[in-house]
Amino acid sequence: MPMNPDLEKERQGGTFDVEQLTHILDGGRDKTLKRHFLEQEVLKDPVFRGPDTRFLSREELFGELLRKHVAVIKKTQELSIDDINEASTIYSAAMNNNVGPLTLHSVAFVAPLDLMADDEQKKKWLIPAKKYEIIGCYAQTELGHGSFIRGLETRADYDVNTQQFVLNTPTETAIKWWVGGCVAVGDIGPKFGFGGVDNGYLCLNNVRIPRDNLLAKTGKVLEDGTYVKPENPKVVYGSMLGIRAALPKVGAYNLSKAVTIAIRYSCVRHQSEIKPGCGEPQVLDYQTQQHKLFPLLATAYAFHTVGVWMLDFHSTVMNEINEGHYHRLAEDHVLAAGLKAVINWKTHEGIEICRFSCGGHGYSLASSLPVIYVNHVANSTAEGETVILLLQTAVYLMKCVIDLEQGTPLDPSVAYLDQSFSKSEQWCSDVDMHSLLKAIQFRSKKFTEYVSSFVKKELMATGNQQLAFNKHKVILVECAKAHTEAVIMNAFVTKVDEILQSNPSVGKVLSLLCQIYGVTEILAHSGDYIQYEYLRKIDLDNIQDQLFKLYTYIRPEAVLLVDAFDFHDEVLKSILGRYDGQVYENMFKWAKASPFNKQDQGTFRKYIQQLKQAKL
Ligand SMILES: CCCCC/C=C/C(=O)SCCNC(=O)CCNC(=O)[C@H](O)C(C)(C)COP(=O)(O)OP(=O)(O)OC[C@H]1O[C@@H](n2cnc3c(N)ncnc32)[C@H](O)[C@@H]1OP(=O)(O)O
Ligand SMILES: Cc1cc2nc3c(=O)[nH]c(=O)nc-3n(C[C@H](O)[C@H](O)[C@H](O)COP(=O)(O)OP(=O)(O)OC[C@H]3O[C@@H](n4cnc5c(N)ncnc54)[C@H](O)[C@@H]3O)c2cc1C
Repeated sequence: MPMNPDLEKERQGGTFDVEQLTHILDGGRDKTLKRHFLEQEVLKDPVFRGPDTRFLSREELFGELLRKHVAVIKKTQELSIDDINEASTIYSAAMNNNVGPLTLHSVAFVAPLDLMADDEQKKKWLIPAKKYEIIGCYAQTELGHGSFIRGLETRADYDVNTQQFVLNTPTETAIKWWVGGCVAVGDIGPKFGFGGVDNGYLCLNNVRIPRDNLLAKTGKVLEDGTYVKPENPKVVYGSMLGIRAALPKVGAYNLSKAVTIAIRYSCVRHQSEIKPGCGEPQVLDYQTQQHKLFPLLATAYAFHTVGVWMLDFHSTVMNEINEGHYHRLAEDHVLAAGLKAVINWKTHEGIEICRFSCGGHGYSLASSLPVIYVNHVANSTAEGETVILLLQTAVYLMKCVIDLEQGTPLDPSVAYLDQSFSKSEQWCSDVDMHSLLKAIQFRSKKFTEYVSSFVKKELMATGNQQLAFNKHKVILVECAKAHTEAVIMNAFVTKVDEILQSNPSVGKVLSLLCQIYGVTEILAHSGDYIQYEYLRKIDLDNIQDQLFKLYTYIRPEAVLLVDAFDFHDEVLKSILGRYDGQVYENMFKWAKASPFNKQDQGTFRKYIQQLKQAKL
């Protein structure tokens, strides 16, 4: 199909090599080539062809996705793929923006086995689980409790005579609920999204399991029932850490898809007039459309950068723990908690903004933006609700203040809290990304000190830490967000600095995005900078002007920057986001193919007939 002339023109501009940026995003040219190979392995294989999942009922969707997910597993085994990113490539190429029914098995059943099973148990369960010879799920949440793990009611009573645990969900609120991939007792019913996952309920009534089913690499129960605590009790929470550490990159992936769709469509869509008689401009030429999308484009790159960094950091810490060193578990936990919470929340807001930016067609499943949204938004609740996780990060920051007072060294990701920040010199109109980073770190430091002063005062008054925290939860959450933004901006600036050395033209365009991210973040909290006397009104006015100027620099690069995400049309599955920009013709073709247009109109006639008989 010929290229839409608008997109063709957009691709003649630009100041950097798109392919080189794709290689950087993939982690190198070889990884891009391998990703292309794996995508083609899926896209050319007829087993992965099937009905357009956007037209399917819940039951049909589950069946089709289970069929495809099994085919994904077979393809992954056939190609002997064990790299998580390569396995994800095969999965994403097949799933058309859906979540597969067996996702929980790999992310929430295999991972804890890997982390907490001893060698014997690994042989017995981990090896067959990795081969899908046994299928598992993660049944922690109950009808009455999800966030508050210590409030869970399920019982596991040890029967010393039979060396068994007797499992019971003694109350209705103890019924296991939301259990993904729980094909046993029952499905919890239709949901907002996640149609491909059978989140189930599980009632336990004197279910007996052998003593050695308790994963025993960390804690264990001896024959006489004595519980031997793990060296570090917090490692028991480790099974939730793996998914949380991976979710920032998942957020980046989903936001990159949404931004690709919205920016390509905004170049194809002409609407209204700027100068009468001069034709309708591309909607991306409106400053308001740029103000919606360019900060999100910058955010997608920022989230990708910090998502890759978080996964590397987490795998380093897990290797240290496997060797018995727990000293970085706390930092890993709070980084994963803060980044998972902030990134997934801002991502679902961003996907919605992308949908709105596409007008009516964004509301059609033809855009796939609704599908990407309803499946992504679960990530702000699942695997740790946003506020719950931010409070974890906030409590850690309060401890950092005490550590600072006591002269205890801080973890590297919070070292800036010990830095002194001079007030900004007059910020002229092109503030660089390093100055923006300093400002964001300054705000986080001041906010942490401010919140800590309130908590300390409360603690003095009540002597109860939980009460003190509970009285200031709103500002504790804001404090955790401010710190997480400092972590994100630091990762983005560090990566862009590195790329400026290796590939100046790519680095330059990314530094513009980094400035857009930093300026947007500062303007979103401008009151704090005035209150802390770090910036003046003139500085904020200057960076507001800078932001609009940055949009003019990014405008000619925008399509190339989303092309660099390199989503194959079949992976993006969006008519608005097609690489060739041939939207209207394919929208009409897609609509005509809808089964709704095929069903006979007997229903319509049957009821409308009644109206006619009613002699209106
Ligand atoms: C692709 C998407 C798939 C989606 C599939 C979804 C699956 C699920 O949703 S599975 C269920 C997920 N559920 C949760 O995430 C529950 C969230 N709640 C909790 O994690 C806990 O209730 C809590 C952490 C919020 C509270 O724990 P609690 O023991 O009641 O009290 P503390 O806050 O004092 O924590 C004790 C201690 O442990 C440290 N810690 C907490 N979590 C972790 C962790 N994951 N890793 C390491 N360390 C952890 C915490 O920092 C405290 O340390 P100290 O302050 O040093 O005592
Ligand atoms: C798509 C999806 C898939 C899931 N898959 C699984 C799975 O496979 N296995 C599994 O075990 N679970 C699963 N879950 C459950 C999920 O882990 C829980 O829903 C999540 O942990 C939130 O807990 P909750 O539902 O009890 O929310 P609640 O904690 O009841 O949250 C309700 C409100 O209370 C607030 N709140 C609660 N406690 C506090 C506090 N201490 N301070 C301040 N505010 C508070 C929250 O911020 C929130 O606004 C899934 C959930 C979803 C949506």
